[in-house]
Amino acid sequence: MSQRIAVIGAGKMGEALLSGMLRAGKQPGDLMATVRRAERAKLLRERYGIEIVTNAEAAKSADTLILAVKPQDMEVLLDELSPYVSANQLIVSVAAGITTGFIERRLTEGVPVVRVMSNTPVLVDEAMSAISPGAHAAEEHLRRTEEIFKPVGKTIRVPESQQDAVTALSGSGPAYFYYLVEAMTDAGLLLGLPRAVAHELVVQTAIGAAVMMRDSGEHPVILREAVTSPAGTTAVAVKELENHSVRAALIAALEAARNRSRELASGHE
Ligand SMILES: NC(=O)C1=CN([C@@H]2O[C@H](COP(=O)(O)OP(=O)(O)OC[C@H]3O[C@@H](n4cnc5c(N)ncnc54)[C@H](O)[C@@H]3O)[C@@H](O)[C@H]2O)C=CC1
Ligand SMILES: O=C(O)[C@@H]1CCC=N1
Repeated sequence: MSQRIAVIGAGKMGEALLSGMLRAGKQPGDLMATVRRAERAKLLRERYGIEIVTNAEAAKSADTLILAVKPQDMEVLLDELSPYVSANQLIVSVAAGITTGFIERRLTEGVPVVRVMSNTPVLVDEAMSAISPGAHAAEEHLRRTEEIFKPVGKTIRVPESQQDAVTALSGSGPAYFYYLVEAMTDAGLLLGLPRAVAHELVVQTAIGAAVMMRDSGEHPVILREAVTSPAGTTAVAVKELENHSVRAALIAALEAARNRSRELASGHE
């Protein structure tokens, strides 16, 4: 019998993981999910053919529980799960800020817990997922976690002390790129381009730049230099970005996100 995996709190992130596991070859019978609302249960059942169960049922029968509720809902959820969870199950948490220690303290002694920070490109198999073991997680548990996340993108192992920085960088990261696309599209409009044209230009440029960064292995400075002609258009544009402290703004934004991730944890201790 193959390992059964339950997604506890199948919202945006949980659903993305369910669909990724199905695309990667898991059978609907290997998966189950829990949700709060009946309409959501119906939708997930119809869309994926998986069983929607209660949290207690999932905790009793699944080998791996993926906790995908908001950090603020984690404490109540763990109280609900703890009577049923045993040390031969694996708990994988994708919640921002919540430490493995926080989870371990609320469950039976010895339960292996793995913390993962992934991101929404899980939906297109291009996620970046950073994985950290808790006190009782062994190599086998990290491998089982990687089996879930590798088919939907890249995985990396990091010490848990780095997870707040990871959350700021790659967890929230897609939002910064979307923000940039939004701002560039608006700028295109200001320059007189129709919105649809500006949008298409910006999105394809983002894809082209991203693929070049991934496939060439070149440092971004080298790639930027190749675009920047002497006394040309790019040089004056980058000068304006520097004048407006865009680099400093990014550092401040990431520091704020890292600090918020820390707060999400401490708010629960
Ligand atoms: N959205 C994102 O880009 C990322 C989110 N995360 C983390 O993933 C987690 C989920 O985030 P989203 O999917 O965006 O939130 P969401 O609100 O879409 O999903 C959470 C789901 O959990 C359900 N839920 C809450 N308490 C429950 C309970 N006791 N039993 C069963 N279901 C319950 C809610 O009804 C909701 O459907 C968060 O902890 C977040 O920090 C991590 C990386 C990226
Ligand atoms: O904004 C958040 O708190 C979550 C965690 C990383 C991305 N989204």
